[in-house]
Amino acid sequence: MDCRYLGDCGSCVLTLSYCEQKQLKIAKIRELFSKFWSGEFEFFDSDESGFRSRAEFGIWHENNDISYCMRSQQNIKLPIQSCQIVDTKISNIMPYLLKTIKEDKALVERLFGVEFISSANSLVATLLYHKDVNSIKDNLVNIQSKLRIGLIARSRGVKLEFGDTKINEILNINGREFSYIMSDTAFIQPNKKMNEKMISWAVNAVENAADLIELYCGHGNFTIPISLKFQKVLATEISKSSIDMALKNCQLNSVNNIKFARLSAAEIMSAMAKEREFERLRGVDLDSYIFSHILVDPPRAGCEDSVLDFMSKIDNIIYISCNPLTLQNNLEILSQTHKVVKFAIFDQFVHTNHIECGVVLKRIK
Ligand SMILES: C[S@@+](CC[C@H](N)C(=O)[O-])C[C@H]1O[C@@H](n2cnc3c(N)ncnc32)[C@H](O)[C@@H]1O
Repeated sequence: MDCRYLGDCGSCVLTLSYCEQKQLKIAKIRELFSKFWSGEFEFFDSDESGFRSRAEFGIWHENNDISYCMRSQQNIKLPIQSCQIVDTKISNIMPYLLKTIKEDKALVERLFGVEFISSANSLVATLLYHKDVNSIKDNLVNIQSKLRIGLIARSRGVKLEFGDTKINEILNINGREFSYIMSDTAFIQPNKKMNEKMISWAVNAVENAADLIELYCGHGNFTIPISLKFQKVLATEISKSSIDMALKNCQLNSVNNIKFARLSAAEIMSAMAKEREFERLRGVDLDSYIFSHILVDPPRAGCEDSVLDFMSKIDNIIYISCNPLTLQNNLEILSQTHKVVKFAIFDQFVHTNHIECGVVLKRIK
């Protein structure tokens, strides 16, 4: 990638060629996980540019002018004119959005950030303000009519929406299309093509399926396609907006063997251990499930002890991780009962040191 900010920008820090980045990442993972896996790593390549379908930028104010900005590697503000890792929809709208904002002083004042989310059928921009956005409501109506994209404006405790702000995505999983709607405030995988590869990989890893339990399920990103392999699925997640979307996504895809419940990982573990009952699990007979598989895709902190203890009793584990260090810690525990049978590296975050992994484990004790 020949981006002029590469190496300065705090987002893209790796200046190596793609082939060198790939070798570096495989070497890092091989070293960290040599105790658990000596086989080949499946490496899933990403596009080198235009791969991000969500992005956040700061706004730099100088001499009555504004530009987008990022944090530099030295943690100072770096004004930027363009970004090469965002997808075409976002890179096309970026200059036009800024130009249109600049035509209205009220829209410029106290604007401190812009977020973009693009998907198959939509593009939504969120303007972040250090002033009550109700005071510029008419200005926002006006700019939305020019931009013709979904526009959200936020300030402390206030959210205003203009135009169509629904985020509709279509993912191709092993040749079949799945439709999703997603919330702008909840977790969304940032690299669409890599997301399709991860889900397809997880679906293909399922053998001898009965029922599935999934924790940290988000809006059903993995849940909906993988549910076709199982008789019944129980999927939980802490975020209310994600669970609301997950329920809609079941309907959108005519899937009816999944029970979604808004529960933290600790809560579903205490429900499974019969320590607590939850109104949010009303109508769900936990004893009716025969879990052959567990799927987890936790936040960077990895899985907590109660989850690891539960996982150790399930025959098949599919673990998607965005943090190799917590994955390594968790495998220290899980390797007492399970062995790794597949290990994949998904290059979600090209030009960065972040590495996403997928591990399949089978119970040996
Ligand atoms: C890496 S994201 C994965 C989401 C989903 N699998 C996907 O692919 O879109 C992690 C998810 O865990 C959820 N989460 C964070 N802490 C949690 C907790 N303690 N219990 C349950 N879910 C949690 C977040 O809301 C987020 O949706």
